[in-house]
Amino acid sequence: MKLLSAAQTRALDQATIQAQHITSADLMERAAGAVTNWLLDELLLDYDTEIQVCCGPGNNGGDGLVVARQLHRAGYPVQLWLLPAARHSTDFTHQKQQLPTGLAVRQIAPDNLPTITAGTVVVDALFGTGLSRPLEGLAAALVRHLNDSDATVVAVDIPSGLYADATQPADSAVMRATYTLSFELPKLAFLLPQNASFVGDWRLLPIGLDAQAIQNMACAIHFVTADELRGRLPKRPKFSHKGTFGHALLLAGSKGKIGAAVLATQACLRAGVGLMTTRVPAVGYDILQISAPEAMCLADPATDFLTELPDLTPYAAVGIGPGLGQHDDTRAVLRQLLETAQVPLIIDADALNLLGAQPELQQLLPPDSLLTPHPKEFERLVGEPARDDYHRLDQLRNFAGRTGCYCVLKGAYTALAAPDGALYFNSTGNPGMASGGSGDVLTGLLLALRAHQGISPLAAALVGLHAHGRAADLALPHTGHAGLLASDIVRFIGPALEELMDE
Ligand SMILES: NC(=O)C1=CN([C@@H]2O[C@H](COP(=O)(O)OP(=O)(O)OC[C@H]3O[C@@H](n4cnc5c(N)ncnc54)[C@H](OP(=O)(O)O)[C@@H]3O)[C@@H](O)[C@H]2O)[C@@H](O)CC1
Ligand SMILES: Nc1ncnc2c1ncn2[C@@H]1O[C@H](COP(=O)(O)OP(=O)(O)O)[C@@H](O)[C@H]1O
Ligand SMILES: [K+]
Repeated sequence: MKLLSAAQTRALDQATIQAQHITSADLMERAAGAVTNWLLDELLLDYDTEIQVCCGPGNNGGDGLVVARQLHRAGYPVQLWLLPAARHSTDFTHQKQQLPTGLAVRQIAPDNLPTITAGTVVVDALFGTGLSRPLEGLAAALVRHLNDSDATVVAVDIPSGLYADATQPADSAVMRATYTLSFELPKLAFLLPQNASFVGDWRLLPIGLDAQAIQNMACAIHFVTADELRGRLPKRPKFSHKGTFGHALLLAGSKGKIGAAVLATQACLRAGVGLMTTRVPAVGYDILQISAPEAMCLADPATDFLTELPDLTPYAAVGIGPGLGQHDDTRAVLRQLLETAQVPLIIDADALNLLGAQPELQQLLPPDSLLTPHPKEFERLVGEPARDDYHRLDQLRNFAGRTGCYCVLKGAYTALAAPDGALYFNSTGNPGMASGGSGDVLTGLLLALRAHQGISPLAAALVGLHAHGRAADLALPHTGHAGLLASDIVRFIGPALEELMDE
């Protein structure tokens, strides 16, 4: 799915109206109808629920007017509130004229704000994608009034006051929605941790926006769904053998962190690699052989950390990082790997920290390498804290462009920046993954996919990120959020990948 800017959303609106020979009022009727249906079918409004619909002066307010009309006609006790404004959109004015006479119109004023009681549902139709500046005055007072209440707030399209694709000034008033109902496509703002308390639970409501127009829209930011990935992972041919799926090498572990090497190894095996060799310091040899008997193990001459790079000739891809530690000798192994590797590299955890501590090593990164930092590792990598989540995404895209590598930013909606500037957000996963070891599993999974010759670097990264979160989602009913361990993710990698395979 494309994540369109506010201007593109307006253009799509117009393209739909032209392509489908409808009026903007028809489209508004559809949009509002989808909101009304969601309120009735998903929120399960009953006839006793007090519903306050708050409308601004533009088309977002127009949507609110139609929702109020539809709910009123269906017999629900709606109270309709309008924000005074110097100008109103044409469609707002049109919809206001369609209001049934029995539906009272109340003007919002400093001394006349909606009264919220227990169970009140507020429909926030003040401002949508046409927001042009931070809220102030009466609009800000209303939003603060509602934020201080216990109302269930359902935001139409986007919480009022929230910019769709930029950070609003600090301390500006933004609605804290319980639910946000976005038309057809999500907005970039929904995917960023800084906006979680405004956006609440977000849902997409299809309203028949023109598919061809969406396809024609130039857009470098994507929210990746299972539908878009299905078929990107080749089915295993009948006469395949272990040589078909590549031989992966993992460099991982140090004393006390051999578990990271074990988890990444198990994940790589479960992701279908043909052959797997894991290089660990000598202290990890027995542990690895026992916990991952399908993998071969190469012990380093040193006991507690890696000091030597093995011969890379047999391997189709190399992963480095989980549990590695940051010893000087290990840094020399990383340098040697970067200087000599002729195959795809996956770089994670302490290998990223070593790259952050010695930025000159970053110039050695082979193009198309895949780096998998979480935000703190990413900050160390680029050597500069981000001002906010948007700035961090800019840093991510710059890093990918500068190095020619694919760079991940792990989180609830993990982002992937490609060297060509495109940005992809993963759509799977759950907060049960927020515990040690989940990232090590991702490294192993991605390593297997990069060792596979039949998958492009981009497809490997997208399929890997998706399957990682999906495996955790499949594990969830068996474990619950608190009980979800990294090893549970490993167990469901197979089924998660199977869902994406060619028929
Ligand atoms: N595209 C789609 O898919 C569909 C879109 N639809 C709906 O249309 C919505 C977009 O509508 P929209 O463009 O009319 O903008 P909207 O958000 O109502 O605000 C504009 C008004 O607010 C004003 N204003 C702005 N900022 C302000 C501020 N801080 N403080 C005070 N005033 C401020 C601004 O005035 P001005 O900036 O000119 O002073 C203008 O009057 C979209 O979110 C969705 O709900 C559906 O109906 C159909 C499908
Ligand atoms: N709230 C969340 N929702 C979805 N995925 C999450 C969430 N928290 C963490 N994850 C995922 O779990 C993994 C954690 O990786 P990382 O921080 O490297 O952990 P570790 O180093 O302990 O293995 C990442 O892939 C991240 O996207
Ligand atoms: K809104």
